[in-house]
Amino acid sequence: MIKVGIVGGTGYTGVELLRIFATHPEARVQAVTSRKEDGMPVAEMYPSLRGRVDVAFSSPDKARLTDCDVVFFATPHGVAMAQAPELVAAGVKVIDLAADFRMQDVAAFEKWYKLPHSCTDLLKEAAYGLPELNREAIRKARVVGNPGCYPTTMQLGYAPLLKAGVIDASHLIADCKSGVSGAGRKAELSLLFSEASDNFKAYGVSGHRHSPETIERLSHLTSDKVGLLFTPHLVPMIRGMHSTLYARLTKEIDNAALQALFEDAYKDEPFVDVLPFGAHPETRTTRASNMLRLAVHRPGDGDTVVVLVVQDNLVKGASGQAVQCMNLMFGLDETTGLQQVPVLP
Ligand SMILES: NC(=O)C1=CN([C@@H]2O[C@H](COP(=O)(O)OP(=O)(O)OC[C@H]3O[C@@H](n4cnc5c(N)ncnc54)[C@H](OP(=O)(O)O)[C@@H]3O)[C@@H](O)[C@H]2O)C=CC1
Ligand SMILES: CC(=O)N[C@@H](CCC(=O)OP(=O)(O)O)C(=O)O
Repeated sequence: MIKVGIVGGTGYTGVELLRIFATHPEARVQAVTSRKEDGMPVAEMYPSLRGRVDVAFSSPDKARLTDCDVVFFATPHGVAMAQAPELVAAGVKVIDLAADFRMQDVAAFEKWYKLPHSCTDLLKEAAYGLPELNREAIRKARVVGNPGCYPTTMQLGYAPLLKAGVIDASHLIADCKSGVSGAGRKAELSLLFSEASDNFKAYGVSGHRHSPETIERLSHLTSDKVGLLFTPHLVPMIRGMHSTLYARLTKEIDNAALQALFEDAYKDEPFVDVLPFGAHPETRTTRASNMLRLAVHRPGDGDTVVVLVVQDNLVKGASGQAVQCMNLMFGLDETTGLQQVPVLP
């Protein structure tokens, strides 16, 4: 059994990790932290886990994280980089759901996250945790930087087109929507029911920290310079993310060949479902599962390709992806504990 520690177990991605580990056959959560809920049984705070999770939260200073085999950080940016060196020195693998180990460009990290990076040595060896595009590095990694939720959809949607060299990489446009759980379980005015429900708005139009992350990673897939216009929106759903990705075709390619690029790229991927050409994926077809679904369109058979991508931001966009990485790091079948069927309606 893999001994798991979770730092930040009271938040949305933390409780999602607890839910996934409740049925993971090869791993057991032995420590889960909360600064405020020291001693509180997890199942008391989250009755959905009654009878399935029997640990209690403990304050981070009491949790014996160095006794774990792997520690997940489901915490704000900056927490993992402060604790990772001690854990790695003790032989513990680290998976950070925040951004501390995502970007190799330290200056860009410091600019966008407004934090000095205190752990650049480990950052250099960290693997970016998107298995479909970085599987071999994840298998060998001691530290994984799990991707942001929007960047997962943008990378998996654009990757087949960039690798095939059929689009203008310098002018990608990503119009993305997230459910409110994407902002975490914090008390904030804009996240109140009466503010976020029956409402729909864009944010971060002039710049969002997921742009530099996505551009850095997409640049590994093409020798062309990548340019990205990314606009996130908050939609009145709890879970779910829908990204509409646009790109200008630069090569003659028919629709069947376009579709084949995606089917070939993802034919062996357990968590990427390529729908028939022209389909309209719905967020609810991924809810509470690690599945990402996408569909390719070409309006009017013109020179713009549109890729629609949906996922559950808390699962493939965060905790499920992190467990997928853990499975790889420990030599397990990648799908272990991640076979949940989406909940519909
Ligand atoms: N929500 C989403 O869809 C996604 C989130 N992420 C990233 O995952 C991380 C967690 O997100 P999410 O679960 O939504 O966040 P939440 O705000 O819901 O939870 C944050 C958790 O971190 C704990 N925490 C806060 N500060 C500290 C600290 N200084 N030391 C230790 N623990 C701390 C809190 O627990 P307590 O106060 O009890 O100690 C809480 O359990 C974030 O970095 C987020 O950006 C990534 C992809 C998607
Ligand atoms: C709806 C919403 O607010 N979403 C968050 C993204 C969540 C996430 O994946 O971001 P990080 O891990 O990079 O913080 C946002 O736009 O800030």
